[in-house]
Amino acid sequence: MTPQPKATILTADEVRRAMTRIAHEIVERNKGAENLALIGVHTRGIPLAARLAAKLEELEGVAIPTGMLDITLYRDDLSEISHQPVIRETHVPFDLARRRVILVDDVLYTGRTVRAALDALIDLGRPEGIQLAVLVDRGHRELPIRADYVGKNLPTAKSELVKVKLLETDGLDLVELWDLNGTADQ
Ligand SMILES: O=P(O)(O)OC[C@H]1O[C@H](OP(=O)(O)OP(=O)(O)O)[C@H](O)[C@@H]1O
Ligand SMILES: O=c1cc[nH]c(=O)[nH]1
Repeated sequence: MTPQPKATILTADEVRRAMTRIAHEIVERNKGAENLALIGVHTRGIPLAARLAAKLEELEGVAIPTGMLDITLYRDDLSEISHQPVIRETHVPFDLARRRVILVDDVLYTGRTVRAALDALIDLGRPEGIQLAVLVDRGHRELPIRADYVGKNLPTAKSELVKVKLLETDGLDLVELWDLNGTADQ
């Protein structure tokens, strides 16, 4: 069985519009962009956070501090995945105190990555609050976690995979739904 793409979920234009809408919702909910910070979760949360920062600066004229978070050491399955996990860069070059932090990721599924991200973040400081923005919420939560800003709510089966491709990491913007069961190889 080979995994097969079965549908396009978001085109490049739709990704752009979803991120623009989320930026507007962030401004609305926070009554502006003062004291916000954006933190992208590896891998694709990082370019998405940068896009939101650019959009918020365009909308509100405020430069938003932006950071990146690697959650590997905080995973609840760390002991099962590898003896030598690959650790990527965590870079949060500002004080979290009195900031409302918006965590950014591409896909929200079980919620375990976000749980780990919350622990990683709180080890770095005590923000005034933490909100969550995701491009796609595909359901199947295993923890009591929800997103504050969602580009696209997509009911899925567990046998499916949401593949987010971004210009910065993959050369194009596209969100696809894949069937992990695929079709029988000939
Ligand atoms: O809600 P969850 O079940 O935790 O799933 C969501 C996470 O899964 C993907 O990351 P992945 O672990 O594939 O790493 P990557 O983004 O670095 O490819 C995605 O980017 C989210 O971070
Ligand atoms: O479908 C999924 C589930 C977790 N992470 C993804 O990137 N896609």
